[in-house]
Amino acid sequence: MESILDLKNFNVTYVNKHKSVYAVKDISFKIHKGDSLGIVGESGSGKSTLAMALLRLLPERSTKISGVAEFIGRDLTKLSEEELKKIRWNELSVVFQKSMNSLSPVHRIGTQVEDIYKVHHPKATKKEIFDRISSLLELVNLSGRVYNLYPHELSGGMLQRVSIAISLIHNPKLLVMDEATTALDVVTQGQILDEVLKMEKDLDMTRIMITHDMSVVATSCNKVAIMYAGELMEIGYVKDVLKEPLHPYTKGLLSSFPSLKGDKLKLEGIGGFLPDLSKLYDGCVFAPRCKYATDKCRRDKPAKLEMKDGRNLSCHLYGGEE
Ligand SMILES: Nc1ncnc2c1ncn2[C@@H]1O[C@H](COP(=O)(O)OP(=O)(O)OP(=O)(O)O)[C@@H](O)[C@H]1O
Repeated sequence: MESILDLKNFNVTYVNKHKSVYAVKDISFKIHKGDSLGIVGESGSGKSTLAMALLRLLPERSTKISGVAEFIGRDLTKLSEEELKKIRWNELSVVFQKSMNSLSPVHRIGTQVEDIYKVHHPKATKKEIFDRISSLLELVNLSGRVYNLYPHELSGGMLQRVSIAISLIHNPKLLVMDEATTALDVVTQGQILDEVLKMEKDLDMTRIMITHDMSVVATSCNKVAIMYAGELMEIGYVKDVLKEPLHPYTKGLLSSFPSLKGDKLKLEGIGGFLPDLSKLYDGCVFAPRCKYATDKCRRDKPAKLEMKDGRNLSCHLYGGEE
């Protein structure tokens, strides 16, 4: 299977005058063509930092990135700004929660989308551009009427659909959605997710979905990565991880979400707080909040374990020595 993104020992540190914040630490995983990877973890666990660093959208002066991020054979961390410009939108695209706010209020939707299309297709004819944009609007279930409207004439859900349409304008190989549907009501969110799933099949696309919402992962992803304090706790197929979580943090996270089906269970949550990310810790970063933690967990970093179902895990409870 073709590898789309291969992260090896990827680190992101915010550096300012007074301190360093170790926001992403030693993350390694691989995703293949057609995968849809949900990245979950509580607020501040480094999900957005990871996505922004992959897209090289963080200011170089105040961030330090190390490790390898191989995107279809090219290391994103090593590309020049010129090379990145060619890849962004074209092959690697992103939709943020607030993407819709970047639309200009004084230009019609169609004109704005046309301008973006022309950046990579300067020689396209009027008809080509119109056809491409009309088909994109259709893909995200917006009527052709939207072409001539201004942003203030659309609802939040419609605007976010426009942002998704723009992100798909050049058929990217990898689409990163960072809380892209979080601000929308559940019905609109559900509709957009259904459309994204359909599009993915049509366009042969791979997706990374950053979210707080486990139900979004359950319904729209085949793989899930659980992050905590900048580190990867567990990654595997959704069908395995959600059914039988192994890492105590994953277990805690799952028991913090209510289930719509099945018996009413008491939501447990996880006691304590995220650690201070400006410090580096010995041992497992989750140990202070883990009810199973032993002296070994507090002392030694857990090894990265590969389980039988293709799952990767960082936890002393399942063995392994560094
Ligand atoms: N520019 C910055 N300078 C210093 N630290 C930062 C900066 N941006 C983010 N951080 C810190 O990096 C850590 C990770 O933040 P990040 O936004 O990536 O987490 P997240 O998991 O995406 O959170 P959320 O779900 O709330 O968006 C946090 O501790 C945050 O305070």
